[in-house]
Amino acid sequence: MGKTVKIGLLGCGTVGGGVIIVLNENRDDIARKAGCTIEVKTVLVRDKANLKPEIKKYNVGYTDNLDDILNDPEIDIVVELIGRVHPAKEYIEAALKHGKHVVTANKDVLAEYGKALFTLAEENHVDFQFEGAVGGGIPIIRPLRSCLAANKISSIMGIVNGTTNYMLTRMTEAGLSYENALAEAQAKGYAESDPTADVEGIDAARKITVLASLAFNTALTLKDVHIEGIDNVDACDISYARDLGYVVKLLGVAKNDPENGITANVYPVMLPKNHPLASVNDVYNAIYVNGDAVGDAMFMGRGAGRLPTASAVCGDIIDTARNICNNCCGRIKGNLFEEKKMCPPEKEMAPCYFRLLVNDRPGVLAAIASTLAAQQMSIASVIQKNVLENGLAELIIITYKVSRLSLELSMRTLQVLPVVKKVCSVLRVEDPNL
Ligand SMILES: NC(=O)C1=CN([C@@H]2O[C@H](COP(=O)(O)OP(=O)(O)OC[C@H]3O[C@@H](n4cnc5c(N)ncnc54)[C@H](OP(=O)(O)O)[C@@H]3O)[C@@H](O)[C@H]2O)C=CC1
Ligand SMILES: N[C@@H](CC=O)C(=O)O
Repeated sequence: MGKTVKIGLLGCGTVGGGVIIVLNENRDDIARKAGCTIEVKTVLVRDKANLKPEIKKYNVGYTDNLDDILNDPEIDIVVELIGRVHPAKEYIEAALKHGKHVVTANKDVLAEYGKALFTLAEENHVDFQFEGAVGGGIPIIRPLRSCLAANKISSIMGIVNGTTNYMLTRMTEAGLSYENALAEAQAKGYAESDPTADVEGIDAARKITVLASLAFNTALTLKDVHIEGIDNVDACDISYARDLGYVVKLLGVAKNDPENGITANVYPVMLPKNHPLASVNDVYNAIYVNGDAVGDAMFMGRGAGRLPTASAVCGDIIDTARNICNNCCGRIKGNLFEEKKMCPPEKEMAPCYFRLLVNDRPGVLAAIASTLAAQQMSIASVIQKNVLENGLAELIIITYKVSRLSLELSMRTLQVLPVVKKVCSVLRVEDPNL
């Protein structure tokens, strides 16, 4: 095998460590597939004392100075796995400007600066790849860029955060509390270094930003995504959903309606039990794409974790190494993105589930129904759940499709309606029968 492609790796945590393991353990196989040997030459770390014993055994060089990587002419590819926006964005820019190909799994940077970085890579005639940024080990970026590129894509929707899917599964199946479920996800290496990004839906929003930009050929940013996390989902919503034939999942949903424009949302959704996404559990992610030629296609696999994510990152490294050996490239042109047209909130429709704590006395339902009717919200079903000792009761209401604007306005009114003591939760319902 003639050429050796050398890597400068930034960060040696969960995923960085996984890349070292996979490239070393599968070295011969990878070399045969890539057509060259691939070697991690230098790893940027803050403190070598933090390295895990399972990584220390591999023969790689370490530095705490980025310039040792940028100025090393032997290093062809910089793999950024330090996470968060800063200084990762500046490190990626510096690598591109030094003529290094870049591979990253950093959706935080991509969701804010993706378009600018594609342009910078193009100007410097280098590759910029990011398969690991969405869906962990699931191939989804390359399918959108290549295999499905002939389609007009109308929607892309899925479970794109492994931590929250793991938590919801453990809360549903083992009755774990929210806090214990999060602690388990962190111990397994699924959560972000700041796990609020996972539970507040921000990580999923970053991923849906990246997916929707590629799918709809327009540069969305995080500000274009309406975000709700699972932090307000109570164990009783999960249990009521089950009684009603639904499961609760945190979904990223992006739609491109030629007339009304693009909608991009992350929120907990009640899915009918027979929906294909309803049985995607644990750390698994799944992404559903609808294209005018392909119809529906679903991509599923482990959405987080050391080796699954390293699998995607190493796939990018191999692809880039092949491009280097064949003197070609796999760049996205930043200037090909069309101007975006976002859908206004009064045109964005979905059925909803409400759980309200109300006074248990006659006339309450009529007051609530007239509040909803004032916003053109039509009730599909109502169930009174728990009658509590203090004269209060829980009311579950499921509506037909309502606009996001009507939902927001009716929430404001319900919150000050004397008979409503608390609006406990509001979830979207993805049910074709409503
Ligand atoms: N974990 C997962 O399942 C997935 C992660 N990703 C993405 O992959 C990236 C890496 O995630 P992950 O491995 O989980 O994160 P970790 O926190 O486990 O690892 C990050 C590593 O980078 C190091 N680091 C941070 N800042 C610097 C710096 N300025 N200079 C040198 N080293 C630095 C940290 O060192 P220190 O030990 O000193 O803090 C740490 O070892 C993130 O962008 C994440 O979003 C994508 C898909 C899945
Ligand atoms: N924290 C993320 C890691 C992968 O992107 C997740 O849980 O999905």
